[in-house]
Amino acid sequence: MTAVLEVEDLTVRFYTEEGVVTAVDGLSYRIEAGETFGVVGESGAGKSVAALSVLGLIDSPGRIEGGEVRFEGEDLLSMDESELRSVRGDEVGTVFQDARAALNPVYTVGEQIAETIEHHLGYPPSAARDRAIRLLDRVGIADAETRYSDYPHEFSGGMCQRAAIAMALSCDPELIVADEPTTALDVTVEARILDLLAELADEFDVAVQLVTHDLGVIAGTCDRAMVMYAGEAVETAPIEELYYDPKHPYTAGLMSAIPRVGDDDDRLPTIPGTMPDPIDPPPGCRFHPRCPFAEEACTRTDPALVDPETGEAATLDDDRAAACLEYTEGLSGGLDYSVEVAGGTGEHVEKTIDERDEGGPDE
Ligand SMILES: Nc1ncnc2c1ncn2[C@@H]1O[C@H](COP(=O)(O)OP(=O)(O)OP(=O)(O)O)[C@@H](O)[C@H]1O
Ligand code: NI
Repeated sequence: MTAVLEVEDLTVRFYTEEGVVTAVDGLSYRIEAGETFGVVGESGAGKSVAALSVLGLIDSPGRIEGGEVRFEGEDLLSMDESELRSVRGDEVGTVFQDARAALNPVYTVGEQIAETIEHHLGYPPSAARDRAIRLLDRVGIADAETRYSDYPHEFSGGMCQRAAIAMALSCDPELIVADEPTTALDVTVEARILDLLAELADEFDVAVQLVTHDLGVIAGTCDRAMVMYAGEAVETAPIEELYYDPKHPYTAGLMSAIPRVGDDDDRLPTIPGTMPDPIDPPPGCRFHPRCPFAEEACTRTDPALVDPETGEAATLDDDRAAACLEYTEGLSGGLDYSVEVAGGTGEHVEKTIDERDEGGPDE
């Protein structure tokens, strides 16, 4: 396995009138070639700022103040704007929440995709047109040849998002950064677009950094995921492990916000409290004011990201890491939460950390 993206110790701050906002604080993660990597956390966690850093799109008053972002081994942070632009167009595709806004209203959808293909892959116009039509067809636009000549306003929200995915794929990138790509869509369309994204990532062998505030979204789509809180990674894990065996109380809290089979569309209440002020975060563990297991030590020590089995500092290569004192100093009360996961049949599987320590239930 080779990493297509390595982010190491990234720190991004915004110099605002109210004060210095530390949006991303010492963030490290890697994405393997071809894998779908979820980045999840509540609003303000720093997910979008991390994604924009990868794209070289942090503007004033923001500054990348430390760390490295290596794309296929090359440090993006030392590239000039024109080098960055070519990486962005040729090797990294993007899909944002508002796909219609990302499309130019005065050109047809097909022309825009064909233009990108001409520009970045050097195809002659007719071949670019053919490739654009094939892509539109592949992302599920019915009658793609006719639809090629539609303007963005003639496309529905879901179709715009499909077109955006076609655009992102048009140059055969190594990585697609998708920031809340389905948040604006209704639930049924969302599910279809996520399936499509997963399918295409596989077919085109492209890695995806999928940013979402919704743990339910990554569950069916991602290979691994990172949970962010207040600018930091609090947990990284292969998706099944994250889902069935969360190591960080914040992840466990997010879990209880996933709607279950049989629920109404309304999301269950999330974790009480709110994300701390990024200008003046609490001392110690940033999650401690909201954490039901917080102890005195948590107000003093900011827990490092460690391998939860060994307590050793996590490296970029580790698939499993969590930042909670439980795994180093040990909390006297431990982490005693239970996670309920809706099974395929609608049954609820309940487990606790204690059960897991005894070998875990069969799932
Ligand atoms: N241009 C900016 N100027 C000042 N502060 C900013 C700017 N962009 C982001 N921030 C701050 O950085 C922090 C992280 O923001 P970010 O947009 O990355 O959060 P997010 O996890 O993507 O949340 P959401 O789910 O709402 O999109 C927030 O506190 C936000 O207010
Ligand atoms: Ni965001």
